[in-house]
Amino acid sequence: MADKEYTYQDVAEHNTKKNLFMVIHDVVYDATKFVDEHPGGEEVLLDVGGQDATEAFEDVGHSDEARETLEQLKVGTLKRQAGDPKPKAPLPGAVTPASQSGGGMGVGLYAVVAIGGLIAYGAYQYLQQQQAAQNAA
Ligand code: HEM
Repeated sequence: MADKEYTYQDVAEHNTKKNLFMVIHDVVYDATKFVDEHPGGEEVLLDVGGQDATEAFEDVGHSDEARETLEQLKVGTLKRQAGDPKPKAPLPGAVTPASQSGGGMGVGLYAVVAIGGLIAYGAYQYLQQQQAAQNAA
């Protein structure tokens, strides 16, 4: 049974709580019986139901125990075809140790500093002019 080959289309048909397949590292798993037991909740599993969950699964940093459980859910392998969707990333709200924070702000921060500098320079010029005008008077 574990040698059965599924296309992505086959897997995509199993996307409900009562019939839940997912692909991790090109292996097809039937997570139907596991949904209620998943420590990470059923929602994240349903979200990747019938899809490639490799990235979502790996991003969480699942334990060896989780991988053993996974082994028991194996039903076959994925027969990749051109145009198949790519692995799906986890929900933005999911608890992931591999946090994606940091970076991002870089360009915005430079812009703020640059604009702040320009304003300060403008103010300086203005004050200089005022002083010069006062001195002239
Ligand atoms: C059938 C596939 C999966 C199995 C067998 C599985 C199994 C487990 C197990 C045993 C744990 C407990 C912690 C550990 O041992 O690592 C866990 C936690 C977790 N899983 Fe999964 N998992 C699966 C798929 C997924 C997917 C696709 C996601 C998507 C994001 C996910 C998200 C999580 C999260 C967020 C936790 C942490 C829960 C917490 O500590 O509060 N899991 N999973």
